[in-house]
Parts: sequence; structure tokens; C-alpha cells
Amino acid sequence: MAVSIHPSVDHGVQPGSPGFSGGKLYCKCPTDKVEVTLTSNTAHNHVCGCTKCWKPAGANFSMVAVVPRDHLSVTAHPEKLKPVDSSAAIVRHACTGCGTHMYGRIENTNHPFYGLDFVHTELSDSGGWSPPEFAAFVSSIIESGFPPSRMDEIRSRLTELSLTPYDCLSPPLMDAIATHVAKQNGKLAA
Ligand SMILES: N[C@@H](CCC(=O)N[C@@H](CS)C(=O)NCC(=O)O)C(=O)O
Ligand SMILES: [Zn+2]
Ligand SMILES: [Zn+2]
Repeated sequence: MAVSIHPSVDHGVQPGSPGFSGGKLYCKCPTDKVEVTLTSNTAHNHVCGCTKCWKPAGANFSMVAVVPRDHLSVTAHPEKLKPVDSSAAIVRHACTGCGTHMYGRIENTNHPFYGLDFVHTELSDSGGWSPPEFAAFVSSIIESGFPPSRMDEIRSRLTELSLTPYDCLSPPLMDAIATHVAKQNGKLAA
């Protein structure tokens, strides 16, 4: 049995549906579930090994994608949500009943990814969402206790799944961040 990455990809990455236009995410409480409604598909879906992103029980990676913030609303039980860390770049909102992170929002208007919310589409009861495209912050799984001696297994499995492993974000996203910074510091035209 290959090393587990995340339950949504361990049996192969499922393709998305062209024209898919959104759906609902639910927390894991048995009743009174927090419901988040997305009115568009997600983009830049990926698996993330960092210690900040919510992972389902037993998973080594989180699966996380972005959606424009004006396409996300909390449509049931907003009173159960609480920010995990209001000073983080991504302010993640967790269910106080079950601990699931329902969305993460960037509140700093100068952040390169301002305007985007971070979501876990495995919490949806519908298929068709954009599939994960790469693996971010791979080395960070060691910070959660994963044995460093088994990192070759992890990177081989990710590569087999066509989830190219990066120890930060993918080159296009790192370029987007650097472009944002260069426009702010005047090295590139805004
Ligand atoms: N090695 C650190 C990396 C944390 C990190 O930088 N995470 C990235 C990917 S989600 C990030 O953008 N974090 C911003 C935030 O958590 O607010 C860890 O695992 O805790
Ligand atoms: Zn819950
Ligand atoms: Zn992360």
C-alpha cells in the first residue's frame, strides 16, 4: 500500500467537470452542520503539507483550493464558526463543534492573494470541483512528525499522482507573489 497523501487522491486524482459552477460545503458535525455555499468552481487546487492547513484525520496533506471571496457565503450556522488565528495571513474559520476549517480568508488588502478565500472541496457532497494540480509545502509534513527518512516515498507517490512536489508553492504562484511585490516596490510597472 502506497503512503497516504490525502483520502481524495489516494485512489487517483479525480478529474473535474467542465462548466462546473459551485456547490455547498458542510462541516462534519452530525447535526446543525455549518454550510458554506460557493457560487463558482475553485482554482489552483493543490495538496498542502503545512501545519496550518486543515487535514482530515490521518491525512499527511490538506487539499485546498481558492475561490473569489464574493463567491463564498456562510449559509447555515455561522454562529458555530470561530477564527483559528486572526493574525495569520489566511484567517481560517473553524467549526467549534467538529474542528473542520470551513474557509480561510485573506484580510490584508496588500497580500498577493487578497480577494481569494481558501476552501476544502472534499467537504462538498457534489463532484466536479477543480482537481488538485500540485503539492505545496511538502517538507513541512516533517513539522507534524512525519519521518524525514520517508520523504522519498512521499515525493515519489506525489510524482506518480502527477502532483509535482514543491517545498513552497508552484512556480506560477511564486511568480505571481514576486510580481505583486515588484509592483509594490516600484521595480515593475503597476
Ligand atoms: N512550515 C510552515 C509553513 C506554513 C506556511 O507558510 N503555510 C503557507 C501555505 S498554507 C501559507 O501561506 N501560510 C499562510 C497562513 O497560514 O496564514 C508550517 O508548516 O507551519
Ligand atoms: Zn462542525
Ligand atoms: Zn497550507
